Amino acid sequence: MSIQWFPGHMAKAKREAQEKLKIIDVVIELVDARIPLSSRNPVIDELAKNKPRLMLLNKADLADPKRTEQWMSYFKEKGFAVLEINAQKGTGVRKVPEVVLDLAQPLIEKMKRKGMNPRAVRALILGIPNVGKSTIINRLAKKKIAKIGDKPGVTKAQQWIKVGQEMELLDTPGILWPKFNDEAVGFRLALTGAIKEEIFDFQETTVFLLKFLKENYPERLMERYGLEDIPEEMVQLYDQIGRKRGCLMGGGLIDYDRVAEILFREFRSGMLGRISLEAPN
Ligand SMILES: Nc1nc2c(ncn2[C@@H]2O[C@H](COP(=O)(O)OP(=O)(O)OP(=O)(O)O)[C@@H](O)[C@H]2O)c(=O)[nH]1
Repeated sequence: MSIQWFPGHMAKAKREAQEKLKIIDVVIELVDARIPLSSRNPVIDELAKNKPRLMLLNKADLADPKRTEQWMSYFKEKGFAVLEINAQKGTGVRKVPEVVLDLAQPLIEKMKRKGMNPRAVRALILGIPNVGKSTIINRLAKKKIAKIGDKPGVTKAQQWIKVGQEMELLDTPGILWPKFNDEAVGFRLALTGAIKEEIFDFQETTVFLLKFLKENYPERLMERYGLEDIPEEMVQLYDQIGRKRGCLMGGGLIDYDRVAEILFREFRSGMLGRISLEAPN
């Protein structure tokens, strides 16, 4: 996803999601379990109001299990059905159709009362770029659905994917833009790969990460970089990691760019363990 989000794109995305939602019974929202709020777009609350909703905390394999549990309770209290999943491996995905059908039960009952033959329940996946929408659609479809990019002038008919006997899923997800209202949100989106590298300041993002790890997961830093303690000053922490990893320039000076690259890469690839960058409240 290389789109840069300008007001025009946002309005278009909202309109498209709105259009899709007209024919939808249950809304499935996909967020990144490491940053469930930063990877949501609040516009969805307005778009999907009055519809039963399932919240999927995806990439749960990368998130801190303790935090994920807290987030599950958080969203349940807000009236969502919630599942934690790993769309890549398929963990938890089996439960999705079950929960969707449960959520649609009142609708099915209503159809029956009206003497109608209940049709399949229609669901749509909605989320910001890179949260795993295509991955889960392919999982639920049990085959690879080709990605259809934007092709001007080509209108694609709505395609439904059958998921079991009683559920149908729209084959293209609804894409919403990430939030840009707060610097910390931007850092979290950058660290988890939701926004393109070119549009964030690499050094600032890494400082944010290191500060966060220092406060929330100091033992992971100590373990990964062989530190005996965590120094008070950030610059000393950079120095210690740099020295341990041999990131030196001439004259024994620490190469901070290399330290930042190591931290960023090792966080992204899960080498620092399962880490959530956000906690409820
Ligand atoms: N570790 C992990 N990676 C995942 C999971 N789900 C998806 N991914 C990876 O996340 C990346 C993005 O997945 P996509 O399915 O392309 O995401 P998308 O939301 O369709 O992205 P856009 O097309 O940009 O809107 C891919 O590299 C996936 O392999 C998961 O549960 N765990």
